[in-house]
Amino acid sequence: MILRMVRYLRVLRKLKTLGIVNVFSNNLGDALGVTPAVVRKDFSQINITGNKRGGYNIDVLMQKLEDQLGKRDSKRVIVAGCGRIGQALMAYREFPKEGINIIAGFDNSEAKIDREAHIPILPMEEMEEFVKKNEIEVAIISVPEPAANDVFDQMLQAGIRGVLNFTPVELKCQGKCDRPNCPKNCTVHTVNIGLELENLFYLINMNEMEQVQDDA
Ligand SMILES: NC(=O)c1ccc[n+]([C@@H]2O[C@H](COP(=O)([O-])OP(=O)(O)OC[C@H]3O[C@@H](n4cnc5c(N)ncnc54)[C@H](O)[C@@H]3O)[C@@H](O)[C@H]2O)c1
Repeated sequence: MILRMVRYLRVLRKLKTLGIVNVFSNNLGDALGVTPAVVRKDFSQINITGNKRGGYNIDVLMQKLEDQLGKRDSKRVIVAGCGRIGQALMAYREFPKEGINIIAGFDNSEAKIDREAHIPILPMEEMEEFVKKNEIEVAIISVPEPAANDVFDQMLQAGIRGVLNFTPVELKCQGKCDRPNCPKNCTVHTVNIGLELENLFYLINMNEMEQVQDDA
């Protein structure tokens, strides 16, 4: 449901830029691939009610969803490891439109440091102070595999509470790890495109096998 709320918000932002004022549950359901009943149930769970004729007012809906998701005006994020993946993320222009702002990158290679860049790339030694000073809660890790744990430790030390991990390393936390500095409140989400692709191939194979069985 939380993921759906994030997706509702994205759709609403787009509709708002098109000048649309009200939206109906079937519009949102179509956009998300769920039934209008699911949309209404999601909204009723967070005390949002529409009316049959006018639907939901987009501004009110966005405000309530943002309140519910605990969103600040902008969600500020840092990146550790400004190589191919890190810089691709930093260059992605759609994030600010979604309220996500990567405000700095950090790297341990002198060659990558660029304080004057639109999104500055700073030395790793400055990460902790930067995080504390700017009250950053979420960080992306896109360093090489061997550096992942060390960078994660530095993030925990700095007070980061949510990590999007691009490395293949399993970064344990949420109170389940044995790190001496574990704040027990850092959530890690790992992105593994290889696994996603393998899963797709598996599903295609399954579909083909089912097709062969149906044809037999
Ligand atoms: N999640 C996925 O599906 C997926 C796909 C491809 C790659 N990856 C992983 O993403 C990570 C980054 O890949 P890439 O191709 O961008 O690598 P890259 O080599 O292009 O970039 C890594 C960057 O990290 C910096 N770095 C190295 N050690 C560091 C440290 N201790 N602290 C801070 N910065 C450090 C390097 O200077 C470099 O700028 C790798 O772990 C890779 O395995 C994940």
